[in-house]
Amino acid sequence: MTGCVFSGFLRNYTEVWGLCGNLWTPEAFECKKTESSLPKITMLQRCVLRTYHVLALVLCVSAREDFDWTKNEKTSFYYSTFPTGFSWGAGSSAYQTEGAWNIDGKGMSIWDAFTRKKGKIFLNDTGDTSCDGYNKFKEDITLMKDMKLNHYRFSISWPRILPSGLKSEHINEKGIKYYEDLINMLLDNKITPIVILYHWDLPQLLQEKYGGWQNVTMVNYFNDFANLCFERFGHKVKYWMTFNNPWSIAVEGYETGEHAPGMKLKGTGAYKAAHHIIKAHAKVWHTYDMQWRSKQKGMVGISLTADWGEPVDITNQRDIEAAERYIQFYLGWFATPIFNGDYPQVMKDYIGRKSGQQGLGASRLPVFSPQEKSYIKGTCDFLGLGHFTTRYITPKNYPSGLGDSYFTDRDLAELVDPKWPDPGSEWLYSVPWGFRRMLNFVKTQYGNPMVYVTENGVSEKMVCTDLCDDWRMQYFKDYINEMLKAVKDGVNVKGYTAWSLLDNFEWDEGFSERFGLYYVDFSNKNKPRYPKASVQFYKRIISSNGFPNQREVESWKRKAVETCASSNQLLAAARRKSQGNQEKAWPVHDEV
Ligand SMILES: CCCCCCCCCCCCC/C=C/[C@@H](O)[C@@H](N)CO[C@@H]1O[C@H](CO)[C@H](O)[C@H](O)[C@H]1O
Repeated sequence: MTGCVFSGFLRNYTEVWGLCGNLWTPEAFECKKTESSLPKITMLQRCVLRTYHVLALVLCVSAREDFDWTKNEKTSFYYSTFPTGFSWGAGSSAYQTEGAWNIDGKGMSIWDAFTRKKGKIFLNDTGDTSCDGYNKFKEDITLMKDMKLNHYRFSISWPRILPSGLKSEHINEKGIKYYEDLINMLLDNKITPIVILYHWDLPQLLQEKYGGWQNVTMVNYFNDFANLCFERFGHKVKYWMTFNNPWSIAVEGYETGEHAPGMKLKGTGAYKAAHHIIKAHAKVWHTYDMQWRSKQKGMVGISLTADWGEPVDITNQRDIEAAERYIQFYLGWFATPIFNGDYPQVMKDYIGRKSGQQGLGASRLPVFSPQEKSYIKGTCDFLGLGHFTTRYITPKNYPSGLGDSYFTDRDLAELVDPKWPDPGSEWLYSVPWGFRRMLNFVKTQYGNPMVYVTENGVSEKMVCTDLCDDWRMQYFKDYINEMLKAVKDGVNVKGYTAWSLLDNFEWDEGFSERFGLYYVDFSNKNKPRYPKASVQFYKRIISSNGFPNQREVESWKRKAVETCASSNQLLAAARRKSQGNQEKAWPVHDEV
């Protein structure tokens, strides 16, 4: 370990702005970071940060030793292949990709409503049209086929098939038909559909009438929706997941309010939402188990996204405990009830104690009854795991004046190493070895469940139209290699999903952060797709089922970069042509 820097949630002011300059095609493009997305910190904050840098360096320097099997191999590359039958895929979600927000009878979702409020989304972007996946899914399946994907992970928009949210009110057959066509065409092309029932787009009417996931009635409404999906699509879909990344639904939707529905119920909202989500998940699993499993022979899991937390000083017990807390408040919050029957003890202890200190009669963390615990325990046929990044963790007490919140309940600070590459989103540093640790944690904590990696990838943080995405190839190469090491460790990983197939609507960041293997020209109403170099690179990983030998793997990047220069030219030419045809300038979010 070489030293780490306090970032908290203020961005490190020595931020590196990415790698586009190395692979520049000056003739075609210009690569800029917009002013408004730069971190804004005062001189006082800089001083505080500098003090933290020094403190953190002292802590980190004391932890030079490698200490275990995962760390000893963290820099070495492992040449080998995945077990036969390992499934390779790419992902999307309904709101981020489909567009067609009010077409063919679709109802409004909380994201349709949230993006209409000024100032919530970067540049006030919306997912109204996004990639137009609703109309272009056939073209997208051709891209998947070309990559030889084994599976495609996508979500069903609840309000597209139940416009008011309620099955008893109206079923939108046009919405059902869209998903039937998508599923049929995937299967015709030998691509397995892996379907998420809820990727954040709650019907708006359920938010307005009941307060969304703050209300326990969502459990039954969600179960009705899921049951309808099993009934209509279950003879073709064998891999279901109830929720995608419930941590974000709870924390960003009901605690910080950065995501829809934008509620800021600090210290209670996230816990309550999560409680109802866990109950809803369990109910849907039981519905499948009782009514559909014997006929349809599929599986139901949940997709949990979490970062890895590494102790700043691995010889310091308090750092070790803080890192454990970080993970338990993240992954364990959802995984422990589902695999082991109740919330992690450390969450019960910390939130209970703090609630007592605040003079509350009961913990802000809701309680499962004994019946609920046994009902929830074991409701997971496989675990979907989303993983992007890692933090160093050390204990930190927050003054009570800050008020109660999920973040202060944990009593910890998050740190990052300035040497970690951070080409994309502000929160996303490339730390491949954290992925292996996370997978091993899942194995030991939850009885080595079957795991499908449901999200892993990296974005471009700049307003940047370079298709030669060297940093993304490096990220995939290193993260997938750590997953391969985890398979060697005995973790039961069965499949991997690159996030994402296409650039798409990145929630509160609008279209300013691009995660796609394919570049989407959002400024063109036809939303054309262009392959980035990482498409070629990922294709080679898929066709080799891993990393067969050094000589071959080392040639992949070079070969991929050979093709992306021509894609860059194509895109530039298309834009010039389109610019010539239009008087209007490009939208600000996509300057060239
Ligand atoms: C006292 C302490 C102060 C606390 C300050 C609060 C600040 C909170 C900020 C939280 C930010 C978390 C950002 C992390 C996000 C990722 O885990 C999340 N984006 C992963 O979800 C998936 O991301 C994909 C790419 O971003 C994709 O968008 C997908 O749909 C998501 O499921």
